[in-house]
Amino acid sequence: MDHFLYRDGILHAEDVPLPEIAASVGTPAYVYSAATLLRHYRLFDEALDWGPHLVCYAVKAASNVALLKLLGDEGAGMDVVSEGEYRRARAAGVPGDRIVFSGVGKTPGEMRHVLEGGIRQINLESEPEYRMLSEIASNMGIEVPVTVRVNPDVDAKTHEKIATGKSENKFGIPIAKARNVYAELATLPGLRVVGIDVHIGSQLTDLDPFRLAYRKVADLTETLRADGHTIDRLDLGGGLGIPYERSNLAPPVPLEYGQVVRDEVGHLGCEIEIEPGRLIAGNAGVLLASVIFVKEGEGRDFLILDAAMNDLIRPAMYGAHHDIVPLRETAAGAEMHPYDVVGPVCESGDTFTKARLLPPLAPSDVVAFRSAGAYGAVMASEYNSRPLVPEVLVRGENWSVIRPRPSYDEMIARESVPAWLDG
Ligand SMILES: Cc1ncc(COP(=O)(O)O)c(C=O)c1O
Ligand SMILES: N[C@@H](CCCC[NH3+])C(=O)O
Repeated sequence: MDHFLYRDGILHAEDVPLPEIAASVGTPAYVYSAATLLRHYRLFDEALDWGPHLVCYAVKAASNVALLKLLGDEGAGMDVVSEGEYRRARAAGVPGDRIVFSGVGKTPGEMRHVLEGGIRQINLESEPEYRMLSEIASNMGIEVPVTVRVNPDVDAKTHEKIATGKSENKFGIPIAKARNVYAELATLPGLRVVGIDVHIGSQLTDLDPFRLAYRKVADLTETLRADGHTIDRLDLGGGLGIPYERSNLAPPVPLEYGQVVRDEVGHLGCEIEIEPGRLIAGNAGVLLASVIFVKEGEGRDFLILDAAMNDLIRPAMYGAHHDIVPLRETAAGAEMHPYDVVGPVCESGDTFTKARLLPPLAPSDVVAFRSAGAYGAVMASEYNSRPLVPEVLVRGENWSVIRPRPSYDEMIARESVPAWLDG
C-alpha cells in the first residue's frame, strides 16, 4: 500500500495534488511520501518484534538525508556501503552504533573514517579485507565488532544482475570456508566477532531462497558456537521484493518474511538485523515526467518525455517494468493507446517501455512512474548534460524540495579549464 492515490480525479501524494508539485518544481522530479516510507519501515519492525532486532535501512536504495532523518528518528538503523552513505546517515542524526557497514571493497580510508566516527559492526567479505581492518583497528587501539558475510550459494530466483548469493557472485565468503575464516579471525587483534551476515539478492518474490539461506546460517551458527565463537547477532540482509506491476500477484509481505526468519533462526536467541531497502523506499516514491512530443513512427507512436534513462535507469539496465499513470485519472472505459515511452537521451536504450497502453496523451501532460522510490534518484546521472533530477518530500499537506535541480550554470561551474589549456 502506498499514499499516491487519486482524489477528485487527480493523483495526490498524501494530501498534496501532484500537478501542484509538477508546476512548481518542474519535471522530471522525484516525489516521496513520508507516510509510505515510515509505514514500510514499521511493517518490518513489527514483523520482527518477537525478539531483539534492528531494521537497518539499506541507504543505497534512496539516500536523501531527509529520508534518512525520517527513518532514523523512527529508530531505524542504517546499512551503508561507502563513506558517503555513512556520512549521510550521520548527517541525518543516526548514531554510529545503529550503522552497519557492508560492501566488498571498503578502502582503508573508509575503514578509518567509520572507526573514528563509531560503527555498530562491519560486515567483512574477504580475507584481505579482514586482515587490513585488523591492522587499522589495532593501530588505532580499537576493537571493532565484526561479522563475516557468508555466500550460501543459494539461487535467489531474481534478475541475474541483482542476485548476490551464488558462488559465482563477488559477494561474501563461501560458506564452506567459514569455519577456517572464523578461526583466523579469532586470532586477529582489533576485531571482535559478534555474528554472521548474509544477503542473497534483491527483488526476491519468493520466500524459499530466504528460507534456504537462513537455514544454512542457522547450521553455521551452531557449528561456530561449538567451535567456541560468540555468535549473538545475525544480519540477514535485505532483498524482499515489491509489486512493480499492480496487476501482478503481490510478493510476500514483511510479516510473512518475519515468520520465515523466526522459523529458521528464531531458536538461536540471536539479535536479528535486516537490511531492507527496496521494500521501504520503492513504493514511497514516484518520478514525475512531462510529455514533450508525441511522435508518429513506423507502426508505432513514441511518447517522448522529459525524463530519461539518466533519471530512472532501471528499465534500460534491467528491462524493469514501472507502471506509468497520468496525473489526471483515466475515466473507466476510456480508449487506450499503445505508446513506446522514451526519453530525450541519444541512445535507443533510452526506452522506458514499448507498446504500453495509456490514455491518449498530449504535450505538457504529466505522468508518474510508480514504484520509483528505490534505486531511482540514487542511480541518476547527468548523462547528456541533463542536470540531476530534483527530489521532493511530502508529509500530509506539507511538501518541500529536499534536493533542488541544479541550474545549468551550477552544473557547469563545477568544472574548470586548467590554465595550461587556456593558452
Ligand atoms: C548487502 C546488502 N544489503 C541490503 C541490500 C538491500 O536490498 P533490497 O533493496 O533488495 O532490500 C542490498 C542490495 O541488494 C545489499 O547488497
Ligand atoms: N539497483 C538495483 C538493485 C540493486 C540492489 C543492491 N544490492 C535495482 O534497481 O533493482
